[in-house]
Amino acid sequence: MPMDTAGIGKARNLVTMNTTPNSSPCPFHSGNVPPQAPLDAWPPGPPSGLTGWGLLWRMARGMPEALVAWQREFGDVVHLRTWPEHQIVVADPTLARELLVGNRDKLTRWERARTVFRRMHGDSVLVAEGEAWQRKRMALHPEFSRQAAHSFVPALTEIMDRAYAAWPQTDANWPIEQAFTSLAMELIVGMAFSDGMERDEARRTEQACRALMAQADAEFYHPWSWPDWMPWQRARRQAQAQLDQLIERRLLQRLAMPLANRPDDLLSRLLRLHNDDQANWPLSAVRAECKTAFLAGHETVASTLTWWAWCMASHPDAQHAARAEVVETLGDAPPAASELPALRYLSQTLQETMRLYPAAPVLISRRASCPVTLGHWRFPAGTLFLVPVQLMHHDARWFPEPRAFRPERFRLDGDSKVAGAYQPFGSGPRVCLGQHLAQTEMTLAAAMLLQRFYLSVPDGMTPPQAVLHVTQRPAQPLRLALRRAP
Ligand code: HEM
Repeated sequence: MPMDTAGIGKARNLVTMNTTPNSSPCPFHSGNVPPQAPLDAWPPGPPSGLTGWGLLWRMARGMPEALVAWQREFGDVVHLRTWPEHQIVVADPTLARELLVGNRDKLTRWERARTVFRRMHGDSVLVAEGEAWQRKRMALHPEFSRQAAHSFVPALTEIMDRAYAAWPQTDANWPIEQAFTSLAMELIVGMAFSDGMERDEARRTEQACRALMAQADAEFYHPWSWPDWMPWQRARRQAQAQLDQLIERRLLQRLAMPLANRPDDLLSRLLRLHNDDQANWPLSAVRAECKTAFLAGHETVASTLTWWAWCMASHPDAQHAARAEVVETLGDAPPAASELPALRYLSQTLQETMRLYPAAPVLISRRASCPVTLGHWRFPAGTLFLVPVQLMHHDARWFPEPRAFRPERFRLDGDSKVAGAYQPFGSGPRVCLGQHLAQTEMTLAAAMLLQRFYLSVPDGMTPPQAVLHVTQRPAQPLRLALRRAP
């Protein structure tokens, strides 16, 4: 179930107050604050003791729960003093947008996240900064546009058709999470390499992606990373090697192929960048983007589809309405790209799933490279910001009855209107590069599933708990009852 944010309405409006009665004096940065800022005034926050490392420990044990508790006690802008850092949690939608969009040029990614991600991905667009990031992002933009994503529709529907054909007629306890994890892997392999994968290799790669994500999640809260050669880093080394080999083998095969014979997939598009501009796109950059596509694009899609299946199974009326729309729009034919916009209610079920279970609930963090003004607060250069997307998604002020699954809130006349309150893909210049790809994949997978199957909750099953490893997944592998549509 989503985190319990009921009751957070109590601690409110600290952001709009003119005084800062709970502001904490800062022993680390006094004198370092810009002139107009209330000197030594920080937003309220939990007591930090001598170092504040106890707060880090609390975050490492359960980040979402800690953030909910602090918001309840201190409001929408919370100061966490964890020596030598000042961290500001921004859970007010307007200020979150002001931060990520309005102050875009004053922010960089949190360098600890960059270090951890760089180790897994290499120097991809996810970890690059400044001009290097701008160059990569601009070059990659056309390859990740909505149009480019739609060009994959025929290949994706073929993969899904094959995958669903192998699902059983009926199963009272079908391992749907595993099935969607494998499907998401086939989809990303298909889009990246126009290729399939042996079942064993697919399983090993899925496990490698998850192991690397879990490792990354643990490392975020440590001030250092153990070097790879340490004996206890073996699992990490093996997971990394699995992913590296997968990409290297396909890269070498593709390089040996004449240009004219190369399929039009992500790898060929990245190699075109390499051919056109080898200085900025060496092969190491191509490898890094492939890794990012896998690591950012597999786990997020797999977990969202898993939660969507749970929402559909546990809300038969919504499932019925979504299927009726799919059948009316598509019959039993595979969806074409041009038909996707007509699947409005189905898209709303996916949007509502991402509201309740955002794949990256607390991933968005930024470092101020110069002073930043947010509302009436002024923060010095060096301040670290965290935008807890899930907290905003579960807030009754922006989403009435926040724990209810109500896809219709995303209708044009629905009730989710506060800019910045809904951002499963982030916002501002570093908004998810793969969002069109993800939306296309997920809409197709959902539509094609509803054409073929009914989902329901197995007898006696209790709602799954979410656990966080960068993305969030059910604590126990999700199984649902499955029945093939007549
Ligand atoms: C349900 C699916 C997905 C979700 C919820 C999601 C979410 C996010 C979020 C929240 C960010 C922004 C992080 C920040 O602002 O710091 C992000 C960035 C990114 N995502 Fe996704 N993502 C998804 C799928 C994908 C896919 C399929 C790909 C590529 C194949 C992808 C590639 C990226 C990349 C490259 C970035 C970094 C962009 C940059 O820094 O310029 N994502 N994603």
